[in-house]
Amino acid sequence: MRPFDEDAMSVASGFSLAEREAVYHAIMTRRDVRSQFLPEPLPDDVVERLLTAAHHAPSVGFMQPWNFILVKSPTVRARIRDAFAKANEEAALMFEGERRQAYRSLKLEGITEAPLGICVTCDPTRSGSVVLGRTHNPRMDSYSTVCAIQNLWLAARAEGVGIGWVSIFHEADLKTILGIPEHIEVVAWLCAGFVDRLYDQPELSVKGWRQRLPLEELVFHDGWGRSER
Ligand SMILES: Cc1cc2c(cc1C)N(C[C@H](O)[C@H](O)[C@H](O)COP(=O)(O)O)c1[nH]c(=O)[nH]c(=O)c1N2
Repeated sequence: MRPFDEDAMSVASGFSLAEREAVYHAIMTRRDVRSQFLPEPLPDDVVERLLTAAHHAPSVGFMQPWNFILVKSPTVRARIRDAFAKANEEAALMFEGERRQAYRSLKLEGITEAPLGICVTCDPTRSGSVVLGRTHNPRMDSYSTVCAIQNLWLAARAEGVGIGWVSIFHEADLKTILGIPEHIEVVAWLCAGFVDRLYDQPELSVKGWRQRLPLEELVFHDGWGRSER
């Protein structure tokens, strides 16, 4: 018996410099988009490539727990926008004083402006009750779904498609509007549409809400809190 099935394993051939740069370029310039969406619909082939990128994400036990509900209907998106507005008002009241004012000044969604909404869900029952790799942490299926979202987000960057993740909802409202079964988890509402410009830095950073932390403060060596190498 051969040690590897050579038909099933391709050789790691390496990336050219330009390909390597392209990967980092997508990562560094990806943005969360709220207000720069162009109204034209996304062509089906573009959407299919984004979903294929998502579907090639890693997943615990290869369970692929995700589903993607594509929402073009303006009526449905208006209902989603109403659900956001309700939750966003509750969120504003959780901040005090000037911070509340600042919060209210932020635009935190583009649900009706973006021509496509993608509700990404996670089905914890997708491959039975005992899942390889999820046996001691049930959240691994949600984490896998987030990996799919990040794949989609990076592929979208390369396609000139902006993505905005909106999470200011009561999950129950989204489930009611979209008819999602009780046992399915809603992981994300993504606003998707072409963009012709993007912020250079996170919009929250540009607007003074919060700045990127220095990486060196986040890296420990050989144990929590140890900054010495
Ligand atoms: C899980 C999760 C949930 C949300 C977000 C992101 C993620 C990962 N983000 C986007 C977030 O604000 C943004 O990623 C950061 O501010 C960094 O900016 P860039 O993504 O680098 O542009 C986000 N943005 C927003 O305007 N409304 C929202 O409800 C959310 N929710």
